[in-house]
Parts: sequence; structure tokens; C-alpha cells
Amino acid sequence: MTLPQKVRLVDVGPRDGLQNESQPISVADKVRLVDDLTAAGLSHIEVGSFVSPKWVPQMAGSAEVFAGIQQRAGVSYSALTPNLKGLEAALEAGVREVAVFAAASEAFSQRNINCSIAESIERFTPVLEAAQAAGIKVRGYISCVLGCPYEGEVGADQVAGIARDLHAMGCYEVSLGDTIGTGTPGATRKMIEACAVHVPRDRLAGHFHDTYGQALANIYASLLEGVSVFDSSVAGLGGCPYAKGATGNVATEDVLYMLNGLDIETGIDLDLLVDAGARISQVIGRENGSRVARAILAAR
Ligand SMILES: CC(C)(COP(=O)([O-])OP(=O)([O-])OC[C@H]1O[C@@H](n2cnc3c(N)ncnc32)[C@H](O)[C@@H]1OP(=O)([O-])[O-])[C@@H](O)C(=O)NCCC(=O)NCCSC(=O)C[C@@](C)(O)CC(=O)[O-]
Repeated sequence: MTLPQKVRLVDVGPRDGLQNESQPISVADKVRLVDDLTAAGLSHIEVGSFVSPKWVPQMAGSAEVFAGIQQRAGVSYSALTPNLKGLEAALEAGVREVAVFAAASEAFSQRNINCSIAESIERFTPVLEAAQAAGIKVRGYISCVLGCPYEGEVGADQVAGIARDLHAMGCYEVSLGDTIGTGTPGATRKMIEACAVHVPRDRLAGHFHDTYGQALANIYASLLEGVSVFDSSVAGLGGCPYAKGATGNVATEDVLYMLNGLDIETGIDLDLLVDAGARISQVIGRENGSRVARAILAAR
């Protein structure tokens, strides 16, 4: 299969990247991060989530973040909404795109959203209906598509069944999350092939964490499978509270550098992106998780 000419990168850093930080991060710093990503040319930024503040305290200020950002026309600023309560709060905050999130393993579903996979799909139905009535787009996530921290291996057919359900219920895109980063290119291709039986490839996205250093290889494997949307996190921010030892998402800078080398268009400016990652890394006092950014910053 030939590689796509264009790829859409969804920067999930402000949400997936920051949600696990135990130290408080100010609304102003979060707003600045989103604005920096907009300036760098991202066309989709996941800004926050409307979830229980008891479960994920860091995301409690998401409405304020939405109120503070400078929204650029043509850019999607999305948020996670696990249930109707979350959707209502998102709508009140003026959010125009939301995402529901399921898991491919029962244990992870219980730990993450306190219900079974089947119950989560039931819970999403009114969310999708209300979002459609409000005229806003809904994305669907599946966690643990290439392995679960509690159950180990996860079957590609199990992932494919959930992808089919999310797509059938109206999710315009299904993002396939390798939450613990154990996937390899061979397993990635098999999993995408299984999903593609039910969901068109141009409706699938890849969401790779880089815990085992496989994320770029898995993205390349996904490109070969006809996937052209990838989630990533500036400076490789993140981890997962329900997946011990998990590192952040693959760094947006690293993905962009690879895509630039493949002459695949993204509309993103690498230098501005590196600036954005350097700034937020400094704010949270962490080493920049992007190897490309570290190299560029060292050479400047
Ligand atoms: C889903 C629930 C709410 C169920 O949690 P629950 O306890 O079963 O829900 P509940 O309906 O019984 O409500 C319990 C309390 O939460 C409140 N509540 C209920 N819903 C909301 C809401 N939307 N916003 C604010 N508050 C809410 C509700 O009002 C109540 O408050 P109380 O009466 O105790 O004061 C909870 O488990 C939760 O919030 N989980 C969040 C988990 C989360 O955000 N995880 C991280 C994101 S997923 C992810 O990172 C993976 C991904 C997407 O990146 C892909 C990958 O890499 O795998």
C-alpha cells in the first residue's frame, strides 16, 4: 500500500499529557500550551476532559481552559466526555467536538470508567444522541488495543468488535489506543486489519504510547495499513494513572520529523512545535520527552 500524502495529527498533550500531573498546573499555562499548539499549525487539539474531578483532578478546570483559548477557524478543539453529565458541561463550555472512551479489556474499563465494556457502550448512546442533536462531532477511543496492564494480551477481534460498535453508533473516527505501549508493528497491522473489516480505514486513528519505544514503528506500520490520523503529545507529555510505568504518548515532534522525512504533509511547523514543547516542559519541570526536540534545542 502506498503512504498517504497527508496526515492529521491530533495533539492530545493538553489532555492526555497533563491529566496525570499531580502538581497543579494553572489555567493560564494550559491556555498558553493550547495557543502555542494552534500557532504551530495543529488542526486538532484535545484541550481537556469533562470527567469526575475525584477521578482526574488535573482536568477540573477544563471549562476555564476552553474559555481562555484563542480558537482559530478550521481547528478542532475537543474534550473527553464519558457520560451525559460530561457532555452537558462540555456544551455549556462551548465545546464543538467531544470524545467518548471505551476499553478493549474489561479490567481496564472498570478501573478507568467504573463500568463494563457493554455498560460503557450503553452510556455512550445518549451522549451520541445529545451530541448529534447539538450538531457536534463525536470521536471514539478504545484503550488497550495491543495489551492491557491487568489482563495482558487483548485479541484483535475484541478490539474490532468495539470499533464496529463505536463507528455504528455515530463516532466519526475511532482512535485505537496502545495505552501501555507494548504493541509492535506486526501486531499493529493485524489489529488494524481486523478493525478495517468493520470500519473504513480513513475512519481509524492510531494512538500510541511510547513505553517500549515502538510508537514510531507502529505509526509507520499503520501508515502502510492506510491509517492517516495519529494522536501524539507535544514533548511526549503524559502517562496513565491506570497503567503503571506507562510513559506518555509518542511525542508530536518525533512523529512530525518522521512524516516530514516521508514528504507527508501535516501543516505543522516543527520549530514552533519545539518551542511549545520546551515551554510546557519547563512549566512542569520535566525533561522534554521528545528526542527530536532535545536534538533541535541542543543544536540551537
Ligand atoms: C466515568 C466516571 C464519571 C464514572 O464514575 P462513577 O463514580 O461510576 O460515576 P457516578 O455517575 O456514580 O458519579 C460519581 C460522582 O462523579 C460525578 N460525575 C459523574 N460524571 C461526571 C462528569 N462527567 N463530570 C464531573 N463529575 C461527574 C457525579 O456527579 C458523582 O459526584 P458525587 O455525587 O460523588 O459528588 C468516572 O469513572 C470518571 O470520571 N472517569 C474518568 C476517567 C478518565 O478521565 N480517564 C482518563 C481518560 S481515558 C485515557 O486517558 C485513555 C485514552 C483516551 O487516552 C486512550 C489510551 O491511551 O488508552
